[in-house]
Amino acid sequence: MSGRSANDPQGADERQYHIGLRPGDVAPAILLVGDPKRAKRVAEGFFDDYGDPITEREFVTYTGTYRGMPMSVMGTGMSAANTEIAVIELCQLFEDASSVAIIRAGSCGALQANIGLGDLVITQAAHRLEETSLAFVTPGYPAVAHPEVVLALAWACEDTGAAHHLGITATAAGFYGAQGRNIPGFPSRVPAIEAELQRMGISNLEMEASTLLTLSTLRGFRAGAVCAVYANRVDNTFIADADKSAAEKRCIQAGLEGLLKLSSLAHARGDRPCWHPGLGLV
Ligand SMILES: O=P(O)(O)O[C@H]1O[C@H](CO)[C@@H](O)[C@H]1O
Ligand SMILES: O=c1cc[nH]c(=O)[nH]1
Repeated sequence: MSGRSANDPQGADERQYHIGLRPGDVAPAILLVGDPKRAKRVAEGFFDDYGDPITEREFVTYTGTYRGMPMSVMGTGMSAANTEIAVIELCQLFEDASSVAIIRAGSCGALQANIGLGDLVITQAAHRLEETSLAFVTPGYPAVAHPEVVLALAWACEDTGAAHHLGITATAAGFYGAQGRNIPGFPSRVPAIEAELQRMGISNLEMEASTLLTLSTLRGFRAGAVCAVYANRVDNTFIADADKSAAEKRCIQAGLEGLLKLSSLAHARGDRPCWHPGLGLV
């Protein structure tokens, strides 16, 4: 007998079962990335300093500081299912969820002709095409980014000179069939999804944002997403390997700067429900 609960199988030392972290291991400002190697690139290329990574299964977490502010970056692997585990277990590490801010810095496919390869898309809200969030909320429930996170990310993109767009993101349950891609031998059952999402004015497609945003509203932490455009589905183009690293760097920078700016908005807001321009900045 291990003494663990089947419902919540964290260890006696409060180490979370899948992500391998204990309270105190992470900062409340967290960047979530799909690619575990991107997490390493964030720590090595952007943090002032950081400790040894904590790795469990495909989840890898680095904690350090970015421009003096304590931050963590976690590579979650791909998918809504992985995101659900990462977010729920991360939240278990904090008594006060309102102190937590999570920004996803990912990659995506653009659905509109004016969104170029390498541009950034800031998610205002997400269309829940994945199934994971259905285990928590009804189908019509909105997956919305926190307004301060949207502002902070737009501000960060302005400051860093990154071409960016604000829009609605569609979060799919997979990369191929679920995003209407047709690979020989694997015809998508929903090949019209791309045209339908375009017609609805949706900006981009990826695989994690709506899960993060749904869970953030349920639990009461601030969250948002910014993604670099790797594919454009309108003209069927994919970013060149030579341009991918720069696009990823712009996205990471926007996410990290966004977390910094979010903290100054929160400081100026104090106990009020939301920052507004009359509050100025600290
Ligand atoms: O680059 P990341 O963050 O993994 O995000 C996108 O890339 C993966 C698909 O290639 C999916 O996880 C999708 O959401
Ligand atoms: O088209 C794309 C590109 C990156 N990530 C996705 O999920 N879709």
